[in-house]
Amino acid sequence: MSHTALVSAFMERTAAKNPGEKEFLQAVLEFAEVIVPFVEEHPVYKKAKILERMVEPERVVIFRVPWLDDKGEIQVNRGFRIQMNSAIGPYKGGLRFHPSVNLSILKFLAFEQVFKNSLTTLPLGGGKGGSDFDPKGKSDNEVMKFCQSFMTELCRHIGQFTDVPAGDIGVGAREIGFLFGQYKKVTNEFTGVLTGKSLNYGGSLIRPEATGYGCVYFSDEALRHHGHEIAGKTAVVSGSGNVAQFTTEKLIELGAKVVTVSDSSGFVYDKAGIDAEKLDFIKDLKNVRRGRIKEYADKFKAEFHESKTPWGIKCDIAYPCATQNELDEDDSKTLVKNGVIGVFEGANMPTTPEAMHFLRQKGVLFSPGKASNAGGVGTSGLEMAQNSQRLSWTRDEVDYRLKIIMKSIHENCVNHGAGSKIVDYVKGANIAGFRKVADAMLQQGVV
Ligand SMILES: NC(=O)C1=CN([C@@H]2O[C@H](COP(=O)(O)OP(=O)(O)OC[C@H]3O[C@@H](n4cnc5c(N)ncnc54)[C@H](OP(=O)(O)O)[C@@H]3O)[C@@H](O)[C@H]2O)C=CC1
Ligand SMILES: O=C(O)CCC(=O)C(=O)O
Repeated sequence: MSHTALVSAFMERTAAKNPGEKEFLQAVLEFAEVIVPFVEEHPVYKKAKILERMVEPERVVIFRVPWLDDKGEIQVNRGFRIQMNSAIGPYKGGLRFHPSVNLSILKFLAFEQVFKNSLTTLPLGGGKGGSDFDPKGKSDNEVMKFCQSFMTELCRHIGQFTDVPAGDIGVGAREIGFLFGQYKKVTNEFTGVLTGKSLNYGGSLIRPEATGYGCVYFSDEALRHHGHEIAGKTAVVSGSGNVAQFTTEKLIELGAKVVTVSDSSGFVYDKAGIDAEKLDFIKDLKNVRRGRIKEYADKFKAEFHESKTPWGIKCDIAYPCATQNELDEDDSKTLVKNGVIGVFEGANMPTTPEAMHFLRQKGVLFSPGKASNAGGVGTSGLEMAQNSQRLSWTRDEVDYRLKIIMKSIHENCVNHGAGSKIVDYVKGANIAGFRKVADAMLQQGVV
């Protein structure tokens, strides 16, 4: 059978077992397109049915989350934790609170997390969780009530040696604080069971910055490897949350001009470029006042494009940092027409498969999130190490280690994805991420 036929057959079996899970199947397909041919060349993995085992979560927990809102009314949400693969370490991955959350989205995130965590070089398995709870428009008291109810159930399934959640969309320092407080109260244990904690109770310096900084460090490696540099480039960034803020910060520091940020209501185009002072405004707007990005356009006389994504703005480098499938085929064509050199995913799976194929076919440097956004979970791994040592490393120490992690992910991608003209980062990241997990699974037997 041809590789294409083998991939189709594998996807048919996977789809039959996971009906309607379109995001999960999308993530598996991206992986299978690279790994099915690789497994054909390495029959040891085929015989052990490694791929078939990898697409089956080790455990899925789904639970009811009842809580009382400020009016005294009962609200009911659904909670999830997907414990995908623990071959190389305890399950590790964020929690997402967003109304769109469902089993398919969390399974895609958990699946990608397994290979991302493997790439970090640290002993971290893969998981993901969350809820369809929407923190937007809720009071601090309501968010706390929800987090307490969520953790009252979740705490039975996690632990510092079992499963260590962190933040993701809708889960930042505030939510992690409430979740940690409840875990401690219910279990009567003070352990590093969550990462992304505040510095006051065991958090790590640089963890808030790590996903965005790491993404820019990775893109810096990729650009330099191909004879370019960040300084002087025009960058388009989507999102204005954690990842977008610190991607923007590092890009500015390295001499790029960042001209856009966005949220789910639209994007702002600031021709003059976002500087440190304007970025401080965004951080306050999004992290403290929890307002809409249009306020940036009003304050700094920038353009606001309602209900639009920023990919039509001419740029050299693009960083999708908001959410899955936010950059489609038409966007990729516009980016190429406008001369883009590189697209570096800060978010998880922000690029649709068609867009990804088009960009790669046109010779654009393209890094999948599992490689370029791995700095966040990598630094979570560093937070776990500090918690175990009962020590706090300096900012420079953590930043130095983050740079080493991103450099080594880049090298690993080059080793497994070197092409005649440019590095195929999708191939490189998937093979490198797969091998470590697959070999550990082989060594541990049929479990
Ligand atoms: N935080 C981390 O350490 C890591 C995060 N990631 C990934 O990065 C991405 C962003 O996460 P993070 O910055 O932490 O999350 P935040 O909640 O801090 O920010 C999310 C941003 O994306 C926007 N957004 C969310 N959903 C949509 C949507 N459906 N359409 C348009 N915009 C949307 C939000 O706008 P609005 O406020 O209007 O909803 C907001 O600007 C996600 O894909 C996440 O999985 C990956 C690795 C680590
Ligand atoms: O820091 C972590 O544990 C998880 C980060 C995350 O959710 C991700 O990498 O997508």
